[in-house]
Amino acid sequence: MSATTQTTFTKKPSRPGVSLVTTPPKQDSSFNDNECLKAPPTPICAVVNDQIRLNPTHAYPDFDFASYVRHRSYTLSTIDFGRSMGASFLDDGVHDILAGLIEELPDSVSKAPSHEIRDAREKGLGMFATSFIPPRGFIFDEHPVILAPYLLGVSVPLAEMYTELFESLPKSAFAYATSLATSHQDDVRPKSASAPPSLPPPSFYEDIMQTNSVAIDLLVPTNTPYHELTTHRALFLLLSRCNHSCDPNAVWSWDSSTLMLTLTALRPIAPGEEITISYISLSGNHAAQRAQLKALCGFDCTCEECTLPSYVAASTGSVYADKPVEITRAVTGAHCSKRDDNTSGCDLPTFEEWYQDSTLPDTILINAHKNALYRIEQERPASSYLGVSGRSPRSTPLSTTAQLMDHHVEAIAMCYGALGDVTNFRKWIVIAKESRTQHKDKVVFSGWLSNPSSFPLWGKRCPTIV
Ligand SMILES: C[S@@+](CC[C@H](N)C(=O)[O-])C[C@H]1O[C@@H](n2cnc3c(N)ncnc32)[C@H](O)[C@@H]1O
Repeated sequence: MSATTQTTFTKKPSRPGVSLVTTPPKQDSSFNDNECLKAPPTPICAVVNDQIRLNPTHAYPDFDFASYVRHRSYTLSTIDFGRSMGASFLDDGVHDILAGLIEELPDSVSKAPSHEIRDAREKGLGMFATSFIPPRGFIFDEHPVILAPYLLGVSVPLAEMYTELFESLPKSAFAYATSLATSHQDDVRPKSASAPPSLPPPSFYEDIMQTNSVAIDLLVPTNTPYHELTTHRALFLLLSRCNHSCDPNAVWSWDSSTLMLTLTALRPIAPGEEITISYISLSGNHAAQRAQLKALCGFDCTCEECTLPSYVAASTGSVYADKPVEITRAVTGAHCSKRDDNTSGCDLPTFEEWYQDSTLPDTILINAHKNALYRIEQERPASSYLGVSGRSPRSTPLSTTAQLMDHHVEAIAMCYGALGDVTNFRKWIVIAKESRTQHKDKVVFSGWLSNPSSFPLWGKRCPTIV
């Protein structure tokens, strides 16, 4: 393996401010250490060879890790994209291609943001829409702040490489990158029987990368005997604030010729709605997906889909109907309403009283109606369980039950509408719409779904006085 070198990628002089500058690693860096010349231990080679050869995304069926490591030579660089800065640690061949690419990059301008970063409760921070985003609408685009190989020769310690990379970022990018979420896990790297028993815990910078980076492809010369993998790791500052959802409303794409990631809407996103992506492939069953998220990303998903009460999941025909009934915990112990058949015994305000009275808790009616739904669901014989929309027209008790459920579902949707809670309003309107049989009713509900603020009582509820 040859030593690492340092350069700067520089865009053509006619376009000042966009460049790739290679920087020398620190004096005490181990990149040029004699260790670098050592071949990786055979068991490690065997594991890595299997992982790369058998993974079709790498398209490298004759990959040989020992030769790969021996033939690597990396360059550490800072990248000035003009509107943002980054740092890269790349195989020399890839680095050279990138240098050429960056010279030719068209000038890109930042567009007015349609989003903000704010608290997303138990998920930490999240990204929220600040204006309406149509389906397939542009949300943002950005260049990476860190670019690194997907697979590094064992001779270059990951922790050292990431330290070099992060610490070569300009101050503002460094400050933002180091404020990103970490998962504080001991080790989320995939384990295998033949892997060394205990890998050291990830460094702070590695943790940031493990928690936030995504896999992207770079243009790699594949006509060399021990060429670099096309897949690389990239860190993006905006994308890193997007939380996962099992029913995401946005998706990112990567353009290796412009080195730009773009986030677009999968469906209409209303102002105030959280912008979410999926961290994994959503083709499997929900339990398997949750397990995969836990194994790969280290968290228990608390997205809207994963916290839906079971009757909601059943009524939407969602793949998440396999969730255990205990998720209805959210509605147990809630208040009930004397105005509803199934909610006698408690003194609750009407909807009109509630939305005009700021001294009442925001959730008082929502909880009451959810509680009522929960009790109806519990009281129905198991054999009659048909879900909210799957009722039998010939059975009087069932259809009465269904009407009651519709009433509660619509009341919950109205409350969320009055609170201006886009995500929950949509969730409950979807269910309410399903049980309406009249076409004209469905049209009205569809209108509210695509533009929640057209709901007549949208945001009418006065804020609670605490
Ligand atoms: C890429 S970051 C997303 C932004 C992050 N919430 C923040 O505060 O910067 C990934 C981390 O966010 C949290 N997270 C993202 N989606 C989540 C979800 N659906 N349920 C629970 N936690 C989630 C997890 O802690 C995860 O490790």
